[in-house]
This record gives sequence, structure tokens and C-alpha cells, in this order.
Amino acid sequence: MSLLSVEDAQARLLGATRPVERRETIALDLADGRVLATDIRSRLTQPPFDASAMDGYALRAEDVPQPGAELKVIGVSAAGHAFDGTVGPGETVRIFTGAPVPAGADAVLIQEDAEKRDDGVIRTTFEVTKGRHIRPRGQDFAEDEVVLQAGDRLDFSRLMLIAATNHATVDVFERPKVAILATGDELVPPGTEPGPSQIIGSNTFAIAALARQSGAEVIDLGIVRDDRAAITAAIGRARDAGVDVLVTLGGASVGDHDLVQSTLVASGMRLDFWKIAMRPGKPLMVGELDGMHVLGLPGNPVSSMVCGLLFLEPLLAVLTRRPPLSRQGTARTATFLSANDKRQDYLRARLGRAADGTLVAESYGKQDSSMMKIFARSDCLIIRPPQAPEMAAGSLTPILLLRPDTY
Ligand SMILES: Nc1nc2c(c(=O)[nH]1)N[C@H]1C(S)=C(S)[C@@H](COP(=O)(O)OP(=O)(O)OC[C@H]3O[C@@H](n4cnc5c(N)ncnc54)[C@H](O)[C@@H]3O)O[C@H]1N2
Ligand code: MOO
Repeated sequence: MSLLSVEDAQARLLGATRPVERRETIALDLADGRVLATDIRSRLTQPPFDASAMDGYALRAEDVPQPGAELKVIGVSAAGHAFDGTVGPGETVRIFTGAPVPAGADAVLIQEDAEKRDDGVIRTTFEVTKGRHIRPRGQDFAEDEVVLQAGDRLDFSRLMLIAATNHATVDVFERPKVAILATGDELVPPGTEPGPSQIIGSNTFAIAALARQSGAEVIDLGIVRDDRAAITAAIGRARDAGVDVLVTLGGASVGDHDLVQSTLVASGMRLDFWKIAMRPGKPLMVGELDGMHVLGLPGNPVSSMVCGLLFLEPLLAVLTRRPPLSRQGTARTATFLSANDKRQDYLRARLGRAADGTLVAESYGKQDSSMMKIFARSDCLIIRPPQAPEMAAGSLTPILLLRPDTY
């Protein structure tokens, strides 16, 4: 199988992907970031009554055509406690922000424009026009009005609106389920004592974090040995859990112990493609098994994560109906970059700023795909397209931002 370009591989994967259609009803306080599966129709009118927008006095505007009117205070209307009577000529009601405007009144005079006398009378020091400082009933939205539509993604302002329309739950699309399966006799979980030829399995944590940030629910299938029966059993657990994406870690290459692909195929996977013209991440494998997307990521930690950024993150964007996160940028390379071969290269690099404000990317000298420390210290990956000619220091290069909210 010849190497597929990154762009072609992404297009093949995403072209065959449809958003998750399963729905669920969840409490509003758990709905941040989720996508509405049905329209939101308001259960009430807001405001439900003509309400005061200010602290002051509710009155009849015709009583106060100019400053100097004297009005008798006949009651109080506070938020949550309406005044039941009617404001007649020459009368006023002390009112507070959010309180219902009493019958008869058609304007509110702010308290700064009134002098309160000891005898229960106020003297106005400013004129008032009809409707002043009154929020009319229904000014925001009306009962039965559709205020948000299916497909809208929930965030702070939309959650506020849904709560105000008197819904305590919402119908949303389910989050995609991503199962992560680490394979390898050499792997043990963090917090345990590795044997003489063992290392800590770390990739799961990176891929799980990426999947959750991308709106997925993660199912950790743990670490299984390089053993067909164990891998088959784990594939069965993913199938039973009804996952949308099965991510395998390791065993994707061509070694005698790289059993993942053949075991998946024996379990019924249709292999879509394998091996991408990229570095790191060449052995990436993509397939489909009983409606699950299968992403076989290489075991080298940086390879698995670069594949995660380039393939899992955009896949989850489609499944969750989100626009793909833009990680693209440009920077000046701080160092000379040699000519590239046929694989698209992703070089770990730190970012800084030149005096003129442009980003400058300084790649690390050694780029072995097993080296996690420099990956954690990197801010971006310098992208070197296939056959890119050498590049002088100071030249502009495309980059992939690892923390797009920081730059
Ligand atoms: N003859 C060839 N050998 C290799 C090729 C090749 O084309 N021909 N490709 C190399 C490339 S590129 C990569 S990348 C690796 C990927 O191999 P696998 O996906 O089969 O990964 P493993 O062999 O299982 O592991 C590689 C490396 O990563 C460590 N690892 C695995 N899983 C984890 C994990 N969950 N957490 C942390 N580290 C993990 C594993 O111990 C190995 O050190 O193949 C090259 N070989
Ligand atoms: O592609 Mo491997 O991922 O170069 O180390």
C-alpha cells in the first residue's frame, strides 16, 4: 500500500463521517457545549408583567409634565411583591428594579429625581414621559416563541436564555463515545512498578484529554497484551458499549507483535487505509467495524498524539457538529530547515515573538517520536510539506498550534 497524503487521508475519513444522531434529555447544568436536538420554545412570557427598570417612583406621566409636581406615596412595589392597588391622579408608588408596575402608573421616575418629604409626599425635580423606565411585558420573548433552534450549540448566553424560558432540561445530541485501547506487553499504568523491560503507558491520557476537549465521552478499555484473544475481547467490549470511535494505541506497524490490524480485520473491520506520508505518525490505520470508526494510532507517544490532532480531533468535530478547531498559523523559523523528503513533517517547536510582533518558531534539534518532554514544552509543530525545499532562518512557515488559545 503506498503512502496516502495527510490531506487525502483526512478527506477520506471525514467524507465518510456523519454527526451522531442519538438524542438524550439532560439537566440544563450539564448542557454546556452540547448541541440542541430540538427547538427551544419558551414556556412563558418575559418579562411576565410590565416591570420597573429602575429604583424610584411609579406614577402617571401626565402628573409630571415638568419638575415640581407633588405626589402622595400610597404604597410600595418590590421585586417579588407587587402593589395591589391602582395609582390615581396625584399619587405614586415607591418602586424597585424588577418590581411590577402597578395599575394606573405609566412611567417611573428615578429616585435621584425626587425629593422625599416627611409627610409621605414626594416632590419631583425632573420631568417624566410616558413609558419611561418601564420594561413592557413580553419585551424579551413571548410564550410559545421559538427562541433557539435545533443545531444551536449551547454556551453561557444560551443556557441563560433556556433557563429563563422555564426549561430545566434540554434535548441534545449525545456526545460521541470514544473507546481507547492501549496494546503492548511492555505497558503498565502510571503509579505501578514497571518490570525490567516495561514502560508506562502514557498515550491514553493524551488521547482521552483530546477526545474530551473535542466533546466526546471517553471509555478507557485499559491496556491489553499483544495477544489476539485479549485484543479480540477488548474490541468486543467497544462494540458492546456502542462506541462511535475505537482508538487503538500501538501495534500499528509491521513488527511480529503488531497484531492490532489483523485482529481487527478478523473481527470484521473493513480497512479503509493504512500508512500516511507523515512524520511522525506514518503507521496510522483507519477502518470501519460494525458502524464504529476505527483509528489505529501508532504507539510512539508523539506519533499517536500528532495523529490524534490531525485525525481524531476533526473526526470528533464532525460527530459533534462543531466547526473544526483552527490550529493553523504561520511563524518565522528561528533556524535553517533542511529540505524535506516525501513525508509531511511535523517538527516540535517553541514559539516566541520577534520585536515586530510576528511569531518565531524554534524547532528542537532532535525530533524522535518517543520524546515526550520536548513535546510538552512545545507550543507548535512546524509543518514541512512533502519535498519542501530548504528554508532559511527568518522565512515564514505554516505551523500547527498545540495551544491555540495561547497564541
Ligand atoms: N520495520 C519498521 N519498523 C517500524 C516502522 C516501519 O515502517 N518499519 N515504523 C516505525 C514507526 S514510524 C512507528 S511510529 C512505530 C509505530 O509502531 P507501533 O504502532 O506498532 O507501536 P509499538 O511498536 O506498539 O510501539 C512503539 C513505541 O511506542 C511505545 N508505546 C506504545 N504504546 C504506548 C502507550 N500507550 N504509551 C506510551 N508508549 C507507548 C512502545 O513501547 C514503543 O516504544 O513503529 C516503527 N517501527
Ligand atoms: O511515524 Mo513514526 O510515528 O515516525 O515514529
